[in-house]
Formats: sequence, structure tokens, C-alpha cells
Amino acid sequence: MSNQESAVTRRLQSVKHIILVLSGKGGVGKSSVSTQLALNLYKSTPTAKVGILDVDLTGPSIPRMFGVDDKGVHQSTNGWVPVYADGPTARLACMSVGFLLKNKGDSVVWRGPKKNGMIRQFLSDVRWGELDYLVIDTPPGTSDEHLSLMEHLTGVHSKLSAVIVTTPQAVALMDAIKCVSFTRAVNLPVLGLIENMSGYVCPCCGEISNVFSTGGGSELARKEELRFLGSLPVDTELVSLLDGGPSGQGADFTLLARYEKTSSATLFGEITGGIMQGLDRT
Ligand SMILES: Nc1ncnc2c1ncn2[C@@H]1O[C@H](COP(=O)(O)OP(=O)(O)OP(=O)(O)O)[C@@H](O)[C@H]1O
Ligand code: SF4
Repeated sequence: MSNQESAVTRRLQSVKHIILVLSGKGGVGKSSVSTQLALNLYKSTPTAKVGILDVDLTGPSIPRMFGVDDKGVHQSTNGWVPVYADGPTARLACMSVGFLLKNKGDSVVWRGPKKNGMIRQFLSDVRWGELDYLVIDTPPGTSDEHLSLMEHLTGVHSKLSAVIVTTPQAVALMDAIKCVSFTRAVNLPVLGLIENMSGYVCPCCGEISNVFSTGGGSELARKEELRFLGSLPVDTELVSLLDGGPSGQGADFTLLARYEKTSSATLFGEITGGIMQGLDRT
């Protein structure tokens, strides 16, 4: 094992489960699924410790979704201190390239080696401390970043698993199949598949209408012999919550309370149950 790999392994020794959130296509809701997964794992027990790492280097959205995009990480002698979305309770740690940019609107234009270096530094230098779950929000597709991640995580392979997100449209499903092949090629256990934006929840009456086709995700899961974790409709309350900007930390950590009022929270609670069952089996 190289020195770099062993630095990652040492750092992540105190993390019980590492869950990679993957999607074949961009914009299908991978970051919003990662955010909801982290929130649901956080509230699964009163002591659960959760980290979320955003390695979508060119399109980091985790700081905004957690309402902490006005915060910055600081470098200590022993590595980066993550941003705690829940303030002093310090059970919900976030790390993203978004915290390192001088201006929110700055774009990250890096070639492969620099991206690889950043991913390694995220894995080896963030002071997560003890975590029950580390959720990793990956870029869309199966690119260099995914290969870098798998390479750096070799020493903690037994802790790894993945969740695949798709939408019901045929083009997204075709890309999701590529994701499944990737997980097989790198021997990454898949906890299951989520179909996002499956139908539309009426904000007035809560009725779910199928705007696009639906059921493609469960069909794909059946064909690929994967667990189908559930469907999430388009939820306008969720968009205004996750795209809505800072919502406060600590005593003012209102994100969770507001999230719990959305119809997505109930559906995602069931999805999280399936994910936790899968983790118990790995
Ligand atoms: N179920 C949903 N209902 C309503 N809006 C949603 C839902 N899922 C995601 N969105 C919204 O769709 C947009 C794209 O979602 P998100 O950023 O999570 O996708 P992504 O797959 O991570 O995209 P990319 O990887 O290309 O950055 C966001 O504005 C998000 O709030
Ligand atoms: S019942 Fe139909 S039209 Fe009326 S608010 Fe609900 S979805 Fe909209």
C-alpha cells in the first residue's frame, strides 16, 4: 500500500460505513439524494454521527443544500476541520470544494491529476473523527474521479457500498446501467437503486401524478438483480428547501425540522430503512 493510500486508510479507520451515491447522468438528483440520506441517517438515532463529502468538484452543491454555503473550513495542524451543519452538536459534518472557493460563483477548471490530488486530500486530510456513516456525493457518470476514489479507498474496501440514483426516462436508465457495470468492474456492493423525480406531488392536495414514465427504475433493478429502494416524486417543497440558501446552524438548525415536513421525508425514511438493512448484511 502506498503512503498516500495508508494515510487515507488511517484517517477513515474510525468510519463504520462509506456509502457512495452514484448516477449515470447529471441532474437526476444525486446531490439531493445524498443530502436526504445524510439527514435521515443523522436522525436514525439521537447519537448517529454522519459525514458528507462532496467530490463533485466541478459542480459542488452540498454546501448550498445544507444551507452552509456561507461557511468555510479551516486548516488545523492535523487537517481540515469540516463544517458542522448542526453547529455545536457536531454530528453532521460536511466537506466540499465549495468551501474552498473564494467566491461562490467561481468555477473549478482542473485537469485530471489536480482533481485526483484534491480527492486524495479530501480522503486523507479531513478530520471526520468517529463516524457511523460517511456519504460521498460523486460527480455524474463513471469518470476519472470515480476511479481515483476507488483507488484511494482500497484500504477500506470492506466498508464501501453504493446507492445508484436514476430518473424514469429511458436515457437516464441507459446511463444507470453503465453505473451498474462500473460497480461490478470495481467490486463495489450496491445497496440498491432509487428512482427520483418519479411523478409530481401536487402542492395543493398531495396527489402524485405521473408526468414522465414511471417504473423504469424498479424494472432496471429487477433485471440487474439489485434491490429497488423506492421512488421519489418531484417535490416542490424539497426544491425550495434545498435550493433556498442558508437555513441556520446549531440551535438554529432548521433544515432538518423543515425537511421533516416535506412529503419526501416520509418516503425517504423508508428508503433509508432499506439502505440500513443492506448495510447490516454487508
Ligand atoms: N425529487 C425531487 N423533487 C424536486 N426537485 C428535485 C428532486 N430531486 C432533485 N431535485 C432538484 O433538481 C435539481 C438537480 O438536483 P441535484 O443537484 O440533486 O442533481 P445531481 O444529479 O446531483 O446533479 P449534478 O450531478 O449534475 O450536479 C436541484 O435543483 C434539486 O433541488
Ligand atoms: S386535485 Fe389535481 S388539480 Fe387539484 S390541486 Fe390536486 S393535482 Fe392539482
